[in-house]
Amino acid sequence: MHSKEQISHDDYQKTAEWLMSRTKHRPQVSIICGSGLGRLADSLSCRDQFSYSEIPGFPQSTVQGHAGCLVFGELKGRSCVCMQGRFHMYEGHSLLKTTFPIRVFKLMGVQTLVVTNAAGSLADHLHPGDIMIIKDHINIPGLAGLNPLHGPNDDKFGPRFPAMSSCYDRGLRSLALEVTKQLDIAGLVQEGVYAMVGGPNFETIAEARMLHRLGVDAVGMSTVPEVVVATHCGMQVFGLSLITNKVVKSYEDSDCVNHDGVLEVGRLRSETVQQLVTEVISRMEINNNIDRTSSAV
Ligand SMILES: O=P(O)(O)O[C@H]1O[C@H](CO)[C@@H](O)[C@H]1O
Ligand SMILES: Nc1nc2[nH]cnc2c(=O)[nH]1
Repeated sequence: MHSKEQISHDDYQKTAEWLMSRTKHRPQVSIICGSGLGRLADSLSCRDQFSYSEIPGFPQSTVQGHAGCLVFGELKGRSCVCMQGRFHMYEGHSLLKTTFPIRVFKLMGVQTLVVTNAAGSLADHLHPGDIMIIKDHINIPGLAGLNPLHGPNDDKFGPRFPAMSSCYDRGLRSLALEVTKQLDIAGLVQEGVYAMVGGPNFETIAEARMLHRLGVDAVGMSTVPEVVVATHCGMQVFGLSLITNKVVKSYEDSDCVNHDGVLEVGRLRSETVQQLVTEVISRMEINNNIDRTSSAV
């Protein structure tokens, strides 16, 4: 359970330098596209793009709906890097590997992480097609001892015992709620609590009922390790769940979730998610005096 895998500061640095020597972009914001949401990268202009297979140290995406491409570009004048495809623990990657890109981004000068995901709703008020702004999370693998920060702490990135009580930036959450009014999508959007489970199977009814009683609004198999590592190294985080299905909580219910259905809702709503993310990024405050690679952490 406790992996002995280590990734050195030099390994992250080499990848950051490899990327920075191949693109002129110096991203301030990184975006991770959830299942079916890869088209978020389409809104970037002046793109430079790399397949994960050519980037030193990057794991490979194996999940349908996660293209495996890193795209640099401009979003309304903001320099961004967008992961078309994320890494999940259930693919067999260690948690350290699933979060490898986050520390690379930190070394490249990224200050803000925007995470998106597809998730199942446990809350009666969240329906397929709705968007949940993540207010907080429950790290179920983390509570059971699976955490990307396990092992020796790299003090250059952050402290041994990082606080997680305010990891989803309050200012960005209120900005997003403001933006939803202007985009006239406020009726689709609510704040809520996301829980990560290990997957790859979807929940049993007993598990769904347990999560519901614990106060979970939406459940998925990603995001939390990325947020933990980003928070540890001092990044600001904004998170969105696209609700793709209702999690079955009743033995009388014959509905059955599947990944194709998840991807389909992603495709149907990707434009709305794209608009929301674009507006939030274009209006967020950015500190432009950032050192990159060697002195970024
Ligand atoms: O969290 P993302 O990557 O959006 O994907 C979600 O959708 C997949 C299941 O359909 C799982 O990977 C789950 O985590
Ligand atoms: N665990 C989990 N992940 C999801 N991703 C999209 N929908 C779901 C779901 O219902 N459960």
